[in-house]
Amino acid sequence: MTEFNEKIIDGKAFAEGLRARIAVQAAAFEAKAGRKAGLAVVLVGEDPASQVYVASKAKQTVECGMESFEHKLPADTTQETLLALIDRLNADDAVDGILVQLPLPKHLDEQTVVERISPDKDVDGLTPISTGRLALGLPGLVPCTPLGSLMLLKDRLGNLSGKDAVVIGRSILVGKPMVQLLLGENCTVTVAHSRTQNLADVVRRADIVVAAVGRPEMIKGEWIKPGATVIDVGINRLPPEEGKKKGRIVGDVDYQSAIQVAGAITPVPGGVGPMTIGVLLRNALVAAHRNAGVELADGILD
Ligand SMILES: Nc1nc(=O)c2c([nH]1)NC[C@@H]1CN(c3ccc(C(=O)N[C@@H](CCC(=O)O)C(=O)O)cc3)C=[N+]21
Repeated sequence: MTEFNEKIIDGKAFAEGLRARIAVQAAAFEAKAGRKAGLAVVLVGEDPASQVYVASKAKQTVECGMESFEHKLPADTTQETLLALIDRLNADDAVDGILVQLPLPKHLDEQTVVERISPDKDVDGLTPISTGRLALGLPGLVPCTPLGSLMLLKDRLGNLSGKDAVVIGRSILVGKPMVQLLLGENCTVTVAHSRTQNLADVVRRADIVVAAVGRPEMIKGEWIKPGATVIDVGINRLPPEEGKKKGRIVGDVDYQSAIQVAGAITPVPGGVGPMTIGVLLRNALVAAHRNAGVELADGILD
């Protein structure tokens, strides 16, 4: 357990609060629409870590008063079978959101699969329509991890306008949408990645550091501007220590050195991870309202 420290941004607690608000709105939705909001999660293959995440998503979906549809397909599922399932889920009025757990096994074409998801049900915000809407500043479904990270930033810092933000990583799932969200908040945004030169100097300029590189403890405390806010998106499992079965989970930031310098920092676990699932449920409920033509008060789930 992490000790109490005002620098720590408690994503787990924030996500619990978000889920409580979601549960209230999910019950109101059910009363108005005459059905529960529904989220379908598709998992192809038997990756143990993915199975844990999917089980946790399903449990939290039900706890929030929404319906969970789990589809577990064998690792050798064909592209045709997977696309046919997505077509069925697209056509199913009980399903408001569809999440296909990534990465998919190598023989499947991820892009084609994601593009098959109806943009109205794209709770991951990964279809070209959702991505385009985000880039244009239009309303739409936004990827869960970046939106959860932004919620934590706004909760801690209030107005982000004019702040220097560095996003380390340019993935479709996290880095790129994070850039769009921070731009939308009028931050000055720098995108750093594996080819960036003098990464330490780039990071040192930033009031806000979002680390999403997928390399354990890569970002060091000495790189961080004193007082900066650090959002650690990484979830990396280290190799087990002597006599242990499982290795520790660490972020992309060297937490012990970074917390000495930062003004605020998200821990791993207990930071961004729980927010990702919280926002997934939020996106499913937002989609449910749109799909059923039921109104949802602005900002009530932000
Ligand atoms: N289409 C798609 N969308 C995703 O959002 C997606 C995905 N595929 N594939 C896999 C990754 C992984 N992911 C996590 C979500 C929550 C935690 C989480 O809640 N972690 C906890 C517990 C960590 C632990 O102890 O295992 C924490 O950080 O505190 C972790 C990982 C979503 N993903």
